[in-house]
Amino acid sequence: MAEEEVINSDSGMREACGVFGCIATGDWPTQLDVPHIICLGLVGLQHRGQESGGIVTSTGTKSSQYTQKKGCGYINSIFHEEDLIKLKGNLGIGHTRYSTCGGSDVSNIQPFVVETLHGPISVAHNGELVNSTSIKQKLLRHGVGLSTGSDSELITQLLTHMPDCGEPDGPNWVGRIKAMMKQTPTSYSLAIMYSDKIYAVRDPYGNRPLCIGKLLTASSFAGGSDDKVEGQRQTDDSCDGWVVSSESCSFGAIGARLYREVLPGEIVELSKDGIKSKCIVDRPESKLPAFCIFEYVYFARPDSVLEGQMVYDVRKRCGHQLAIEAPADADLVSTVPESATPAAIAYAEALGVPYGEVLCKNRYVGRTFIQPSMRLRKLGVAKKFGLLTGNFQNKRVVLVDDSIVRGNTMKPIIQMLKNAGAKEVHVRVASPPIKHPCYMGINIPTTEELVANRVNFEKIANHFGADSLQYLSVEGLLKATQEGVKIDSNLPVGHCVACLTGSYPVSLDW
Ligand SMILES: O=P(O)(O)OC[C@H]1O[C@H](OP(=O)(O)OP(=O)(O)O)[C@H](O)[C@@H]1O
Ligand SMILES: NC(=O)CC[C@H](N)C(=O)O
Repeated sequence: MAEEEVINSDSGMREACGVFGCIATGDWPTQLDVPHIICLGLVGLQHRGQESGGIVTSTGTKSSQYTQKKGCGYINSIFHEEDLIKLKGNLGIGHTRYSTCGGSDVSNIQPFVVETLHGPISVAHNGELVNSTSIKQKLLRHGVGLSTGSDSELITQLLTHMPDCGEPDGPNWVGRIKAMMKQTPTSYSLAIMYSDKIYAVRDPYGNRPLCIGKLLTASSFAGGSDDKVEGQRQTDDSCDGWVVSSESCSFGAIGARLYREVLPGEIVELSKDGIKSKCIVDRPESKLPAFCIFEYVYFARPDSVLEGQMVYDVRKRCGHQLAIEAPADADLVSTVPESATPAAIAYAEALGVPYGEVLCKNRYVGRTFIQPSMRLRKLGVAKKFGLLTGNFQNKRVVLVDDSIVRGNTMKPIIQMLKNAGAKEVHVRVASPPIKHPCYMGINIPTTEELVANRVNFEKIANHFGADSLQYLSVEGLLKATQEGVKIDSNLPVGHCVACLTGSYPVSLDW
């Protein structure tokens, strides 16, 4: 591939979307500022999607119209004070998007809202349906008209169908959600709003994260009790409401505490009276969960808790394991900020080599950046990183990155460091080579575009201009991830490593 084409392409991975929902407890109309909470929750999930966002709220009566606002860009640029005032409601859901299925059009912005036999529903989706083509055909054959290119619309439309068991006693939303889940195995974490309830749903493989938080009253988050009560419907006075979020990192800013993660296949109902686990849809026998390993490597924020463990801790263990598998003789260990930083710190600690920063990241450049002209495209990395030259001149540097996808980032960084006086640059990657596309919610490009497939493996260090380059093994990554998992010991543990091994959790039959 020509140099120009490589630099021109986008930076490889796109983040998964973020979904968020909030429902007030106590008397309605609530005093709780539901739209502000959702907005702040989405800002906390901004690292998962920087393309567009939306919020839909409701007063929670069957006949009530939903109020919504959607737009392109970052959450803070879409929602202003006057929008949030108009969004007043007792419950609502929100979304921040990075497209994986369907273009970056305004029509694909979530949450979706459709009218059903029982009134409007709204859906926010993180993930990507592995069988979206066949679901789309099925819906079209049934005469369902589609107005977007998004797989999230397919989920929304599937939910408008009455389940086979019928609805003799009125709307059967759990039946409808279960019927939808039977038709598509993965990948989805959803917030679904209907009437006075929100349903938090995770696909049976648990491919994308989803968790529930408890909104604490002002007196209890000022140091009150963390009265964790498991069980069926659950109410208590120390709680202003409930939230559902892709990641727990969004909870601190809204005075919420992580209550628990939604289990793979689980449907949890959030209402003004509390939360209730409605059912768990099983995977086919013998199949393990397939939680995306790249949530740990790159996507999730380090202060989020996934499978009972802090993402930061997993990244540190990856760095430690990397030091065991691929030590290097050097004067300084450093990071390609930001996702790689915990791994770099642990790598340095394990080898007893000083850790220091060599790159200063411009915090106003997003995780992926769009270059509007050839000149700026070529300056892509320079636009993102400044050099802390005094820290590395005449030194042998180990540069730790969390992942290499197309290799756009690494090559110019090494060049910059060497031009500025680094004696040697050794690259260590805290994940294995990415060799296979992802069809489950991460926009990892085609096989041919991945640098691990384009360049002869023996010569990859040379390709980047590095003095050496080594990756963490798949076994090492799984060990570092799984040894800290803290979930119910009766539940199986399993991670999707399809982008590393080509072994997908479900057969790809399209
Ligand atoms: O091989 P490539 O195709 O260049 O992609 C890999 C790079 O992209 C990511 O950084 P990003 O700036 O997106 O996020 P971060 O700030 O969280 O590290 C990742 O951490 C790697 O540095
Ligand atoms: N990254 C995501 O989770 C995107 C959700 C959905 N597939 C979309 O493209 O809108």
